[in-house]
Amino acid sequence: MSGEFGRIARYFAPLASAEALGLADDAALWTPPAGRQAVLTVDQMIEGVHFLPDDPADLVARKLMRRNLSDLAAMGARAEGYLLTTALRADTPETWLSAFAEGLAADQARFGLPLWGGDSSSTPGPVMTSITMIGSVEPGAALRRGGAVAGDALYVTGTIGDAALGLHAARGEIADPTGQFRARRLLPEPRIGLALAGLVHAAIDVSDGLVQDLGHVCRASGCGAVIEADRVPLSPAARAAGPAWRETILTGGDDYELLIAAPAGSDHELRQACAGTPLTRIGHFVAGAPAVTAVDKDGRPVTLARTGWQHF
Ligand SMILES: Nc1ncnc2c1ncn2[C@@H]1O[C@H](COP(=O)(O)OP(=O)(O)OP(=O)(O)O)[C@@H](O)[C@H]1O
Ligand SMILES: Cc1ncc(C[n+]2csc(CCOP(=O)(O)O)c2C)c(N)n1
Ligand SMILES: [Mg+2]
Ligand SMILES: [Mg+2]
Ligand SMILES: [Mg+2]
Repeated sequence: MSGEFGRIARYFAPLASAEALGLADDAALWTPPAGRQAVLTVDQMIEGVHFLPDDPADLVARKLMRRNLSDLAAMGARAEGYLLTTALRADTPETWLSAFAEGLAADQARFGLPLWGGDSSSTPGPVMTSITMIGSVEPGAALRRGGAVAGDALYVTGTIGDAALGLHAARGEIADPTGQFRARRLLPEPRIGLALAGLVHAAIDVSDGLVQDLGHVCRASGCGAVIEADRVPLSPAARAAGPAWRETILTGGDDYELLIAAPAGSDHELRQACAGTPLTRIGHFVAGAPAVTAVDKDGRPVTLARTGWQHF
């Protein structure tokens, strides 16, 4: 069978679990794990906006999957399954779809979650795809953006800036001799599975830019934050890029690291909870207006012309 339903049967049915009813009914049937609260999130990948036309399709799929996993990680939730939409052009080669499905299969195996359903459509314009991810959490254990208080320490996982530098590398604006920037742009590493419940006051994942996403935590929490810019963890390649790229690093986004507000004095416990995941203290929360300020190592303000990514 070819056409829309042939593509569903060939590429998506092998990814589906029993909840998907063979991808042959009107909706999926899922029984939530007893006593757990459902956590729902959705993100899109649009050609020209979230990925470049020549990006490998398997990595487009995996980045889409991981952007959703990152939002579940930011909520302290475990992924259970996902719904997928695709809008392809009539001239999108079948090899694009087969590679896309291979990427989904690879990350389904890596993260242990099934496809539950979706929708296939066409577009006269850029390729568009989205995932709605369903997760679960112990009731009351979800991490929220709104719990930071003045005096809390501010932490970030991993390193910041490589993916944004990867976009500039793709445009030929910065060298990428090790391929580190390209790799981080194409394939983020969601910080799933950290045992943060009961330990941290607030969390968010960094998708739009460190400064902007920290601003969301500040507004939700009703306090300010200070970033010690020189403490922000950088890969060796990003460090080598030099100070001219500092604003891009702090505001470029696509990092999919976690920003965490934790009580001062919980450092040891927090590091134990994050065993194996790099964690750096980069600042603290302060009383007052929900403003984010960045300072250098002498305490002088670092001025930034923007805070992060916004769609027009
Ligand atoms: N079109 C929309 N309809 C309903 N709610 C929306 C819409 N767009 C965003 N939201 C809601 O607004 C909030 C912020 O969304 P946003 O997409 O910025 O978060 P995010 O997924 O963490 O970030 P990113 O999209 O950069 O990964 C979320 O609670 C989200 O559910
Ligand atoms: C081709 C191309 N141009 C720009 C970017 C950067 N970018 C696009 S959307 C976004 C924020 C998160 O998205 P959203 O808020 O829509 O979930 C970022 C950092 C990219 N990845 N690819
Ligand atoms: Mg998101
Ligand atoms: Mg979003
Ligand atoms: Mg998020």
